[in-house]
Parts: sequence; C-alpha cells; structure tokens
Amino acid sequence: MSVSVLGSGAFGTALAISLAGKGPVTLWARSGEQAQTMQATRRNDTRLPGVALPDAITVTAEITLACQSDVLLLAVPMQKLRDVLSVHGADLKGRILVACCKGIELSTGFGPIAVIEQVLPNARTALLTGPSFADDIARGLPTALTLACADADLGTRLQQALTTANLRLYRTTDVTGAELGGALKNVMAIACGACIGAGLGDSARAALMTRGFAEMQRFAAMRGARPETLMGLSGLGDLVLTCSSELSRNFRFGLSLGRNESFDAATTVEGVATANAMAAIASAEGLDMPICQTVAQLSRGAYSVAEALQSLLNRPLKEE
Ligand SMILES: NC(=O)C1=CN([C@@H]2O[C@H](COP(=O)(O)OP(=O)(O)OC[C@H]3O[C@@H](n4cnc5c(N)ncnc54)[C@H](OP(=O)(O)O)[C@@H]3O)[C@@H](O)[C@H]2O)C=CC1
Ligand SMILES: O=C(CO)COP(=O)(O)O
Repeated sequence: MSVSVLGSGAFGTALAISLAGKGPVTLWARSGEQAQTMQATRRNDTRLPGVALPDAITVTAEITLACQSDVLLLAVPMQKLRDVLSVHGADLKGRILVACCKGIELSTGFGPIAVIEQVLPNARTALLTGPSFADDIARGLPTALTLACADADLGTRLQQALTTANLRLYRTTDVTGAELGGALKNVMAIACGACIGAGLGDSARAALMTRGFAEMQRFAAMRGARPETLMGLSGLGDLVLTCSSELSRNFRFGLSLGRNESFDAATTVEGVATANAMAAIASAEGLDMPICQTVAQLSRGAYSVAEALQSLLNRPLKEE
C-alpha cells in the first residue's frame, strides 16, 4: 500500500519521517512556498525543527500528485478537516482515508470519521491515534498507537502498512472509543496544565486526571464506545502522556492560563474547541461533565482559575 500524508505540520511530518523507513512517502503541504522550502532544505523549520527529512520523502503542494497513493493520512487540525475534505474531495475519492486528528468538530459535535463520512459518503476510513509526540516519532523513539477501523480486514491491512520500526500499531474496530479517548484527553490536559500553572500541586493534578478519566468513560459510554478502548492507548495512555508533559501544547496552554500568561494563538490547541463542543453536548444530554464544562468556561475567559477551582471543589459530595 503506497502512503501519502496530507498536512505538513508537526504530526504529518513526523509520520512521514517514520514511514519513509519503509518506502517512498509523499508529504503534501498546502503552501507551495513551504513545500518548495521543505523539499529543498530537507527540514520543516516551522513546525518540526531540528529533524532531517529522509530522501524517501517528496514534499509537494500538488494535491493530485499526493492523492495518487492508496492510503492518505489526514494530519490536519480537527476544526480544519471539513475544509480540506470539501476543497479536495474530488482528489480524495476512492482512496483509503486515515484521520490523524484528535478532537470534536465544534459546529456539529462530530468526530473525524463522521465528518469524513458526511463529506465523502462511501469513503473507506480509519483513525490513527494514541500517545505520541511528533518530536518523539520523528527522532525514532519507540511509540505505540491505535489504528481504529470499523472494517476489521482493512484495519489489519492498515496496521501492517503503517507500522514502522519505531511506531508499533495496535488495532481495534471501536472507532468511537478511539476517537473520544484522543479528543477528550486534550481537554483534561488543559485542566492539568492550569492546575500546575496556578501552583495547585501534583495531588490536585492526580485528582483531575482521575476524575477527568471518569468523565471520558461516561461520555464514551453514552456514545456506545467499548469501556476497554478507553482503558487503552487512545484513552488512558494518551491522558497520562498529555497531562504530564510540557511537550504537550494543550498542557502548555493550560499552564499559561494558570500563570495568567499569554499564549501564541497560532499554536494548535485542539482541547479548546473540543471542550466547548463536549460541554454543549453534555448539557444537551444531561450528562455530568464538570471538568469539561470548567475548561470550556476557562478557555473562553468566562472563569478565572480561582473561580474554576471553586466551581469544582464546591460541587455536592458524592460516591466515587
Ligand atoms: N503534534 C503531535 O505531537 C500530535 C498531533 N496529533 C494531532 O494531529 C493533528 C495535527 O496536529 P499537528 O500536525 O501537530 O498541528 P500543526 O499545527 O503542527 O500543523 C497543522 C497542519 O495543518 C495544516 N492546515 C491547517 N489548516 C489547513 C487547511 N485548511 N487546509 C490544509 N492544511 C491545513 C497546517 O498548514 P500551515 O502550516 O500552512 O498552516 C499545518 O501543516 C491534530 O489534531 C493533533 O491533535 C496527534 C498526535 C500527536
Ligand atoms: O496528542 C498528542 C500526544 O499524544 C500531542 O498533544 P498536544 O496536541 O497537546 O501537543
């Protein structure tokens, strides 16, 4: 199976580097200038500095060229996925589309697979998610991810095609569970970053991670996910990574909230839109998601960190 990566951000570039160990990979950048620079310098100084692009990678801004591969990895931010599919739908048709984004679309409450299926009905789809920083993958450090595909045979073929020397893929057919694990852990990472940034301590962070995980499980169960999926790489695994490392942009965004510092608006922070999408769905469904609701308020500036803390601590006492 030949592979292209659409989206030359940190994650797309890292995946292309890892896959290049197995054969030729085409990496699509939306900007012609960026594609030319990357192709010439063999670096991605904007999104993934300090790592060389192997010769097996061709960087191009020609979408038609990139879409000649059997498998297309869609490595763009969640809130941009619909745009990319709509604009380039004709080129994407007939290809196997693997979403690599983590989040929930704010305008619809859909995960990436539902967005793809709405824009391109009949598309063959899968999801790649789990605990991995782009930088770690690009440097060849060992990582394990989840490949979720409702079609078990296709999932098995994709698992083989996308596993590399440093990227070990596990597979599942529970797409909903894998999507929600990856989306919701970003919200919890913002909460944990704010907690650490405000000096509330590691005990408070452990409480947020644990109660946050309970919210993730509750939401996923409502959407029909399998409980064991949330216990795996795409749920618990990614929650642990993202809530405990300053390599995470969601965690760093939370830190900036906790410290009352500014944050670069150009940085991709998936948890903000996802918190707001989740909070709206939870309210509509009558589901108890206090950390999600609090992060949504915090990220909109509707709560200070002190108010966020009070809103969580003053909730009625309950059984665990
Ligand atoms: N970074 C990581 O460690 C990991 C990221 N992910 C997930 O991968 C997804 C992408 O993240 P990441 O690569 O890190 O983000 P980046 O911010 O590094 O890159 C985003 C990429 O998407 C491109 N893009 C944005 N909007 C559009 C659009 N409308 N059309 C075409 N391309 C567009 C950007 O192009 P341009 O540069 O021109 O703006 C850029 O190449 C996210 O959902 C993230 O959660 C998953 C696992 C790990
Ligand atoms: O998803 C990630 C790690 O698994 C990357 O996290 P951030 O988007 O917070 O940087």
